[in-house]
Amino acid sequence: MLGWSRGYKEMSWCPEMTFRAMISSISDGIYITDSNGYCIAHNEAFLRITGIPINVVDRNVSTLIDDNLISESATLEVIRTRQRVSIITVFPSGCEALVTGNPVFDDAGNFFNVVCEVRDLSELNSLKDDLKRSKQLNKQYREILVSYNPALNNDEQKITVRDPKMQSILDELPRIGDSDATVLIYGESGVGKGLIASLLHEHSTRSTKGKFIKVDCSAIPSSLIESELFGYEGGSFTGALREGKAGLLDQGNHGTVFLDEIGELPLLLQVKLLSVLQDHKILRVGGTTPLSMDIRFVCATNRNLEKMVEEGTFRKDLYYRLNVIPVAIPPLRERKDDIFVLTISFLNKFCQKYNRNVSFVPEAMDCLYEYSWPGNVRELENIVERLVVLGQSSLIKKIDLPEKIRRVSPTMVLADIDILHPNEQEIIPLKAAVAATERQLIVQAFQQNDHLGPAAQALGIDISTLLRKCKKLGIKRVATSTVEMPV
Ligand SMILES: Nc1ncnc2c1ncn2[C@@H]1O[C@H](COP(=O)(O)OP(=O)(O)OP(=O)(O)O)[C@@H](O)[C@H]1O
Repeated sequence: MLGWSRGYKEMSWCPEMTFRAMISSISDGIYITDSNGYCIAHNEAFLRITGIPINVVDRNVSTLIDDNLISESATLEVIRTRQRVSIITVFPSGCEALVTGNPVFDDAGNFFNVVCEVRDLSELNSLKDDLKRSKQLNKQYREILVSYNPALNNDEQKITVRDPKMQSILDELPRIGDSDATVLIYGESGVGKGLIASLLHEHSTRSTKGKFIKVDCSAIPSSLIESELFGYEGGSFTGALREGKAGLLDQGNHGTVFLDEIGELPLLLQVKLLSVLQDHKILRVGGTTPLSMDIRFVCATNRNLEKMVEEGTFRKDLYYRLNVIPVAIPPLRERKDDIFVLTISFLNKFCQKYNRNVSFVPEAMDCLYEYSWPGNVRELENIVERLVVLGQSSLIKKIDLPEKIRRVSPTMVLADIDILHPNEQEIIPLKAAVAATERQLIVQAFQQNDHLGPAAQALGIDISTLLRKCKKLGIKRVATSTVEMPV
């Protein structure tokens, strides 16, 4: 709605319709007064930006200050100084705006109007923030690329790391590889336990004498695991081959046997494995003569073996035998520095594989960085492969990412925490809890108060503190009656 004073409508120097169309098409707010500060016209943008809920046409600008609708006036300053004046102010809408008041003089040099332009700074500020963040990210990515060792990313070296904890594990590999001591690798599913185990083999002299054999203890039915591991003599059970069969441990002779998910090994087999570790001999199912074996065992688990020992589901003596060199691989969410280099490395791998040429825009990379990766490196690898295969254009944007990754932003993480109904077992980090509580209270204050002033008052803080907190918590724009959340 455009506001007009009757006197202004009748001016003959400019056709009213043209003038109306002109000022209503401007996206900045326009507010015009006479030389005494009485409003003679304004456009729609002025009402939208300021959020002033009353009719201001024919009202003197000083009454807006009296009614606490504005805190300061560029118009009054122009009237006082007869000069162009700029101020930055916050309106009841919550918009921070740059207001520039311009004095208008007639041909004889008489001062007769003030024309104010009101420019919403929130969009500008958010663009500035985005630009700053992009620059920071670019800098960060450039630093990572500079310090990134491409030697770790070629065909022979299948592992990509940047995180110092992972780097120190890699540094240890040659030394651990040299010894024959049993290694127990801990870590969540998909962190790279199998990969580290295979690298250990490659770093040892065993790689020249024997094979790397991977056994997934959780994937073999318990009725078959003994014959699969130890092999069997001919005719030792129904369905057995007449000539017998060598077991997986035979295949690993002089090499490395990687027992994945060792926590799933049945208790009976734990006893047999312990005797192999102690005597370096195996006895096939149905056999009577133990066979000497030269095997290096590397085991892995994502379970808490110590707890299993306490509960009696894992043998204590075997646990100590296995846990000679423990290696703990942190989950990806605890080594965020690796996310960028892994993404680039997987991107290169899958671009080559599918003959594509795609890259991530920084905003999409940012989302990958913020996501918590419950499936760890395997999940990241699968997602990058899917994006490369299904991507329609050469740029992977935020919108192309799976919903669960797209919707995670630092502010959403805070917003997701249900402070009022916390899980009994869950301890929420104090900083996140404070932020989430602040967020809830601010949203509530806006739901109950249409304007910034009363909302700030209800919260017992001043308007500038409220605006600062809105910005920090990602409560992007405060309209007169609603709070817009970040999307
Ligand atoms: N640092 C890394 N660099 C490159 N690829 C990695 C890295 N870590 C893991 N991967 C890849 O991620 C996938 C999962 O790794 P891996 O199978 O070793 O995990 P895991 O911890 O053994 O999982 P699970 O416990 O489920 O068996 C593999 O394709 C592996 O090559």
